[in-house]
Amino acid sequence: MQNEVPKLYGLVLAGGKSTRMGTDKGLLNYHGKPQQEFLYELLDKVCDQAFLSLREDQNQSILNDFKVVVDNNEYRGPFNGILSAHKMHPEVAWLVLACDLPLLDLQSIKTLVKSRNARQLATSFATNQSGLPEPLITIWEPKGLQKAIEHLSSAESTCPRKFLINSDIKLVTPERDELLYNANSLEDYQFAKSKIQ
Ligand SMILES: Nc1nc2c(ncn2[C@@H]2O[C@H](COP(=O)(O)OP(=O)(O)OP(=O)(O)O)[C@@H](O)[C@H]2O)c(=O)[nH]1
Repeated sequence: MQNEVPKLYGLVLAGGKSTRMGTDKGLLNYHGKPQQEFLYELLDKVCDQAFLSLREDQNQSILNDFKVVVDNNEYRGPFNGILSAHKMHPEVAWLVLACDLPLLDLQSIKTLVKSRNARQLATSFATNQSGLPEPLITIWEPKGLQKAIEHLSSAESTCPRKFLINSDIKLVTPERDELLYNANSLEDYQFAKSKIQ
């Protein structure tokens, strides 16, 4: 049906290189388990289905425990994972999370889902401080991903934030900016650990 709101699937992006961290960011333990697993379980609670997004050469031993989307390498960086998922299920919206968000909690994810506006291209968290969309804490509607594909065919930049900044999206601010904290380095990891009881 034309006006039906697309189903919502969850995607934890864990196929990056973690160069700055020096060790696989998705496997870091903040809450008693690998962070990619922790976030997958949160998404599984609020989405119709959840998936882990991985490179072909990665973590094959966990494939039995999780639904996985393997990168098809048509694109680079985060869009590689996001658009591989879109290709598998082009009819659904994807709630995309990076695996390096140690302070994100279930309540924040529920807030994003409640705020969703499926008539726009995406619903994205943005910190109070920057006001800029966080593309890897975003619900991407199917038409938003289709537009991203069109954009990538001609754009020089493959940066998802640049695409969202120029698009019709809904921005949602978190209760506290810290909830969206992104841990890329060992120093960031230690800071995040110090915030978690
Ligand atoms: N599936 C998939 N995920 C990716 C890819 N590139 C980055 N990501 C994920 O996107 C999120 C943000 O990645 P970045 O921190 O920008 O890049 P990174 O490669 O993980 O880390 P650096 O090497 O330190 O830049 C992380 O959750 C990554 O795992 C990719 O090619 N495929």
